[in-house]
Amino acid sequence: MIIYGNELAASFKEKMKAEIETLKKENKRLPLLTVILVGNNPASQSYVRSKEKACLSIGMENKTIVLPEDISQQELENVVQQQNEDDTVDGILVQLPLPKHLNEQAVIDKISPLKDVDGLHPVNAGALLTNRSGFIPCTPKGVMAMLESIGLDDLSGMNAVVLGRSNLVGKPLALLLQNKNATVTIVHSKTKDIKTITSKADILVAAIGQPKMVKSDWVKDGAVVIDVGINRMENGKLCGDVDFDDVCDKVKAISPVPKGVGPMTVCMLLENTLESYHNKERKNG
Ligand SMILES: Nc1nc(=O)c2c([nH]1)NC[C@@H]1CN(c3ccc(C(=O)N[C@@H](CCC(=O)O)C(=O)O)cc3)C=[N+]21
Repeated sequence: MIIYGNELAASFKEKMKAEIETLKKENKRLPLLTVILVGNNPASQSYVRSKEKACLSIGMENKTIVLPEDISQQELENVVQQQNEDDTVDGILVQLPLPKHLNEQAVIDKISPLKDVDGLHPVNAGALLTNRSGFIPCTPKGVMAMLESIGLDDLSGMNAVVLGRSNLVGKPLALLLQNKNATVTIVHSKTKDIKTITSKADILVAAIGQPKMVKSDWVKDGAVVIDVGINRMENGKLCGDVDFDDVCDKVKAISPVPKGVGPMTVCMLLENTLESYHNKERKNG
């Protein structure tokens, strides 16, 4: 079975679209996502455009703030602060990576945790760690939704292996899988004999950034494989961290690249922004 994230994302978006249409009919304020893009990295520009398109497709308001490559740390933090203080803004996303002279973590720390729809602020990371409510990073949240979509909700007794330990994906995903009762192992670039570990995985999530690294002898028969990798090959095409053609006959389910996790990431960004909107509206009564 192939888990198409683009199709799942489309069904999530239909629901959100209907919800926003209701808000419109009731003349309510609409949810608004601000995306901050620094410089002119073509890949970042293309990601930002896909986020704008996604907002538009469900009727969510969106605003992209494009800033010069050579902006200072202070100026960028000031822009973030303005968005924090703007009551019409529900979500703030600072497109990563930032130019090298800027301190990424310091910028993220400036985003109000209540508007941090990327789930990267330490308050949200800590909330996930300690089972409190907060924003869950979009890619891990998308992966969990994909597992749920094939009936994997309670993961009791299952071995889950996460390839990669980034703050953005590997670490939060390991926590989310544990919360669903999976037995979780994280493997990374310094792990010895990775293959022995991955071949015991009932659920294998690859988020390591190495094109086609996962081959069929890494994978258990009947495993579920989710491919978070987005690698651009020399011919311009995208490929994942999993060698799809090599692995696909051996597995119960696998997500492709493209049309897999990527579209779910954008979809969960919309979901988090809508959640932020509802939190805010509730508070303002
Ligand atoms: N603050 C921040 N938050 C992010 O969530 C974030 C970021 N910075 N920086 C860059 C990465 C990357 N990312 C992707 C989102 C969608 C697709 C996506 O939809 N991909 C399509 C294909 C797109 C294509 O063909 O180029 C797919 O996989 O089918 C990919 C990658 C979000 N990121």
